[in-house]
Amino acid sequence: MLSVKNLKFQYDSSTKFEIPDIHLDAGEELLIIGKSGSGKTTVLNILGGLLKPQQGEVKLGDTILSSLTGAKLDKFRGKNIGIVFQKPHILSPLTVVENLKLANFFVGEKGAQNLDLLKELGIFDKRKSKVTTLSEGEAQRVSIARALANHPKLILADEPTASLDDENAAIVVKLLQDQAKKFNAALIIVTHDQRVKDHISKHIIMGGLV
Ligand SMILES: Nc1ncnc2c1ncn2[C@@H]1O[C@H](COP(=O)(O)OP(=O)(O)OP(=O)(O)O)[C@@H](O)[C@H]1O
Repeated sequence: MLSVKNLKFQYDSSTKFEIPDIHLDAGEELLIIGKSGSGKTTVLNILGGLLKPQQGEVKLGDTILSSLTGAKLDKFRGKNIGIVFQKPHILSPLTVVENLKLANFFVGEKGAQNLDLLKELGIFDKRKSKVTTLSEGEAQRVSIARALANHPKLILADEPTASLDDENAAIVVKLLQDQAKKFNAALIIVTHDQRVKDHISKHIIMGGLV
């Protein structure tokens, strides 16, 4: 389902990354673990089609991401890849539901299951609230809901547990796992947080700059 081969990426001559090959089936989970600055966010952006590698390919289903550009890439990404960013990427002037609807709108989905999703993530009661009025934890769950709103085949989460205590870290990982299972999506969590290893056994380690 997801196949990542021979990836090489560099921002400039002093920041080069070699990225391990990845093969994940639908419904599988993977942890990419590495210390700060090792390139975890860079990898996540490549897997999510937000950065193009200088070498190698990321293939999701039958589609090689780097073969798409512009609006086609945006649409493919919006439909098939859900990214939970390290800092919630949600639009603050909008309500919770409007944020999900916007994600649906970009790919021509109706979002029939948005309210169910908000219930499962425990933020249904906040559906009409502007996101500026939410707590950090609630905003993070909206960010997860938004990433899942189009039932992506691949879910990517960047440091989803970084600022959470043990109990809430476990809850957020379980939310991501449950949602991934429900839609038979592949889940990749990128983190420096060793605690996540207790929940996801398959992992690769980012070695940092080469
Ligand atoms: N746009 C950029 N241009 C040049 N260098 C960059 C750029 N973005 C990141 N880097 C550098 O690439 C390296 C890896 O950054 P990245 O954010 O991928 O690491 P990370 O493992 O996610 O770190 P953290 O855990 O601290 O978020 C760092 O040395 C960073 O300074």
